Amino acid sequence: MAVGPVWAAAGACFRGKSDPGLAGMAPLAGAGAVLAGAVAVALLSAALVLYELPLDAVLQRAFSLHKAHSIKDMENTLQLVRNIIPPQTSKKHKGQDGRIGVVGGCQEYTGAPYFAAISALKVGADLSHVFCTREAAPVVKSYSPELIVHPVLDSPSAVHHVEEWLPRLHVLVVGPGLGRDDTLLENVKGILEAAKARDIPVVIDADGLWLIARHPALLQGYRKAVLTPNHVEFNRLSEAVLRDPGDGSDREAVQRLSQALGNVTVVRKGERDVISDGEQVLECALEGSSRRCGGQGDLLSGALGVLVHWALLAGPEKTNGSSPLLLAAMGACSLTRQCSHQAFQKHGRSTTTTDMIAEVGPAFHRLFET
Ligand SMILES: NC(=O)C1=CN([C@@H]2O[C@H](COP(=O)(O)OP(=O)(O)OC[C@H]3O[C@@H](n4cnc5c(N)ncnc54)[C@H](OP(=O)(O)O)[C@@H]3O)[C@@H](O)[C@H]2O)[C@@H](O)CC1
Ligand SMILES: Nc1ncnc2c1ncn2[C@@H]1O[C@H](COP(=O)(O)OP(=O)(O)OP(=O)(O)O)[C@@H](O)[C@H]1O
Ligand SMILES: [Mg+2]
Repeated sequence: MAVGPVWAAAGACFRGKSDPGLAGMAPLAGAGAVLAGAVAVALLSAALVLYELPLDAVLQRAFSLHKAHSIKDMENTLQLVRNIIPPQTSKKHKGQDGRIGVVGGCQEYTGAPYFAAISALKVGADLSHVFCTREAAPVVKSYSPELIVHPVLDSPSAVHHVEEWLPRLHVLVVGPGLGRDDTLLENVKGILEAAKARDIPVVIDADGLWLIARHPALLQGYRKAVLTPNHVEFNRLSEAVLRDPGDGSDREAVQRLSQALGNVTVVRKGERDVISDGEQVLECALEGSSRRCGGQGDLLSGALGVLVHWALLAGPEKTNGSSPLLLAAMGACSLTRQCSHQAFQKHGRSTTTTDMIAEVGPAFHRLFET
């Protein structure tokens, strides 16, 4: 569907009913053209022709619910996300666009590390590794021949095994399907220390966040860490780190947690995703779906792993001085919600995370390549 010009020029609020409504992707500083009224009307007309939407609905979404400046801010932010995506050229070798390691996968949970690792590949990483327990490995391998699976996490020399791979990895995603076994968590502590010692960025999700709630010092002040808590995980972390999380808006709560952890980036997932590095706060409320099947957060964490690598590689001229990790987080949240939206359009109630993963390519293209 030819949505490019409408989207690129005017923001997704002008898009039709099979497309996302964007709201609350507020604000990153940056320049951008203010839409002239006449141009907006012309684009709205184009949207109407393309999607046969009632005029009222388009106007309400475009102007009543979302102020013009927030559309502009959102467009500016997504433009910066687009800037960090490395060009695809014939000059690159395998691995350059990302070698991601997922630390997780145990007897109970094999889907979560698979979702994270395959999502990283689908976003554009070249190689995706899973470091899981011995029992989980053949199961995870059997889901996909594209994943490289290491059955080491419950071994007494787990840290050593993973350390051997660290020089060849760009980012670690720690936690999907890890479980809460004390021996495993102890190994993951060692792996995190080793990653930090090599300055390797880490995305911490799921049971990785359980570990951080018990040992916040593990990541204190590590600026290359992104935490991706859901509602329950966020509350658990806040209780552990702040003791008295206090009152206040979601935005303040996320900013406070980030600050208390020494400005690690926090992505609080929910009806709106709130993202902060302790200094800035962004929100992503791109329309996803009302489907809440398990695994969507795993998709997000794997996608984020790749985007973190790309954002850190891009350099300040591409990010316009904005925090690379904030941009990466905004990219991953937008992408996950867009996948959810597109999958739900096709599958409705029966949508599962596998359906969302099938949408990663088209959703990425629609958000970032048109
Ligand atoms: N296919 C797989 O292999 C998958 C494996 N996964 C892996 O599972 C492991 C545990 O992760 P987890 O997220 O299920 O955490 P956990 O602390 O057990 O919380 C569960 C309870 O918290 C609640 N709750 C949750 N969200 C809430 C909300 N927004 N708002 C309010 N309440 C909310 C809710 O409680 P209830 O409604 O039952 O009272 C729910 O039952 C981890 O390794 C993860 O990666 C998943 O990734 C999925 C796919
Ligand atoms: N109420 C909601 N409305 C719309 N989108 C939501 C809602 N809650 C979560 N999401 C989106 O779903 C995705 C996953 O968030 P969620 O809170 O389900 O993570 P999670 O619980 O860690 O998932 P997982 O099952 O993988 O562990 C995110 O992109 C988030 O924006
Ligand atoms: Mg989760």
